[in-house]
Amino acid sequence: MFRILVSDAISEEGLAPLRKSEQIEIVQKKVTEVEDQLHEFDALLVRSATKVTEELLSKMPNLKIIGRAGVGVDNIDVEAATKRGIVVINAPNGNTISAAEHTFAMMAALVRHIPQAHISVKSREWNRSAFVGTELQGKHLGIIGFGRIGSEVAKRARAFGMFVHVYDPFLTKEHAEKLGVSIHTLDEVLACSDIITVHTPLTKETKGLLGEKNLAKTKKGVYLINCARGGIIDEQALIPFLQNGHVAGVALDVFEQEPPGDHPLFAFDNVIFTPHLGASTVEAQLNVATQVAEEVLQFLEGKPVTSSINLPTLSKDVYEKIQAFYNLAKKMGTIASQYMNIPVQELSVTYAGTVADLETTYITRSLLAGFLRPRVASTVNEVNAAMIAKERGITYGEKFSDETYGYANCLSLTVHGENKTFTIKGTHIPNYGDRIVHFDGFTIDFAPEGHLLYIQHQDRPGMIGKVGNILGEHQINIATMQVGRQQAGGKAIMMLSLDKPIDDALLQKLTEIEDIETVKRVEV
Ligand SMILES: NC(=O)c1ccc[n+]([C@@H]2O[C@H](COP(=O)([O-])OP(=O)(O)OC[C@H]3O[C@@H](n4cnc5c(N)ncnc54)[C@H](O)[C@@H]3O)[C@@H](O)[C@H]2O)c1
Ligand SMILES: O=C(O)[C@H](O)COP(=O)(O)O
Repeated sequence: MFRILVSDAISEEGLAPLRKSEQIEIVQKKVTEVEDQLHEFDALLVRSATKVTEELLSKMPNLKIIGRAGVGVDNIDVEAATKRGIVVINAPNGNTISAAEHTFAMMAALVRHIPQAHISVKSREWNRSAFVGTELQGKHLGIIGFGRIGSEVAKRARAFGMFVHVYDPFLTKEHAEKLGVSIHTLDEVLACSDIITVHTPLTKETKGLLGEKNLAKTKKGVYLINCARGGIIDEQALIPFLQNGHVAGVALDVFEQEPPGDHPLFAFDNVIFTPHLGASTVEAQLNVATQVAEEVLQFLEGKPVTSSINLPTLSKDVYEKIQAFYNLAKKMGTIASQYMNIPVQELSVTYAGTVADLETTYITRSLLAGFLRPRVASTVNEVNAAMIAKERGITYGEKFSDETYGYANCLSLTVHGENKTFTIKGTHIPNYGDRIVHFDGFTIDFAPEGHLLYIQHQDRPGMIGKVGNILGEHQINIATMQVGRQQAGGKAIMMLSLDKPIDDALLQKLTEIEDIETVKRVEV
């Protein structure tokens, strides 16, 4: 049974996929109302109101996934979540149109003084001359941040007969041309625009982007809009520019502090506000809630998510293709880690055959997580595996090769430790399963599953019998056994799969058999 905490207002209809599952219990409460139960939740669904801080995460040791029903994740400490192996997902395009339309509504309201006129009429005034506006047609619109929302705003602006000028340092010239806009420097956009709208995420670079210095570079009489994130336009810095009339008006949907309390900008009649309504439409809320609910359900069913902030993205199609290798890689990592139970510096993964054409990043992360799991006390998974490897000084890399050793596909892992290097090779055979076909210099063929016992010995008659007798005496049943040797009478190995694990005393007893060199237990 999984418990999901939904701590912000999320569309009830959108939660339907989760409600259908008998394995899921949904609790719709604010974090503060369930302080004593936080440790029980497996998933957390939020919008922008809940602040998912490191402190909150420390109270939720069972948390596996955070779903943001919306775009911005600046209310989530993604780094802290990643360290804890918690997947963070969002709904990147579910509210794009709503946010773009809201921006446009704000633009029209701003230049035609609609909110002020509305208040005036309701106050029984009829003051037509006080609210003379300006047309949008023929005006120059500066768009800072040209992603999903910025480009939808541009489409609407062109339909209104506006000239669009874009600043986005990450937009290529080719992509901009495809979208029918030309890229400019920030200074050019600031200097030529009658109206400027920001559509970037809030980052270290964009915080205060429109502050005192850049506001001074804008045209006199400029209108400004922020429907992205509070703080991209520095609220305090606006005050002198509004007082001296340099800025003709401002529309804010978002604030540095939400709710803003008694804000100094409330004193200006030419500043209009909405309470973070960009995504507040029935359509957007249904879209974002459905997207995250479906993803969370997928994840809790043990399938990788397709749109994550802290994992490589994976479509359903790609996932289906890599799933088998993802599982094989994890098992190979786990086996290698237990077999090489010494400090290691480097893992090198080689992909050959059909697997080499797939999305290997995800497979490698799975292998890394499998390798680290027996070594670290904390949760380790695809989310934090790379971070944990780095912390432990373990580097890893991928290679590609044509050598498949006669199989359709082959994954090869080489682990470099202090004084020892170990290689394991595996293959996935459709409708048959995973096989390990090479183990530390020996050709072999075993299924990487269950309680494995690895024995390296001298190739002498009777070795199998001796091992079998001791295990039998201790009521340990051998499920399967594979043997391999380099040459007759030389070094040989046995890989046994047992019905139950063996304890340390039995391990020691096996080690004492004459001509046995190494005995290792491996749990997969
Ligand atoms: N008001 C709302 O309710 C509402 C609704 C949806 C989204 N948003 C916010 O709108 C913003 C944009 O959302 P989106 O879906 O278009 O995101 P997006 O990722 O598609 O686009 C963001 C763009 O900003 C650009 N960018 C990043 N750093 C920049 C910088 N320093 N200068 C200029 N451009 C920069 C990126 O290259 C990208 O093209 C986000 O902050 C999001 O949270 C607000
Ligand atoms: O980033 C977003 O998706 C928007 O700001 C919407 O935020 P909300 O879900 O709190 O309305």
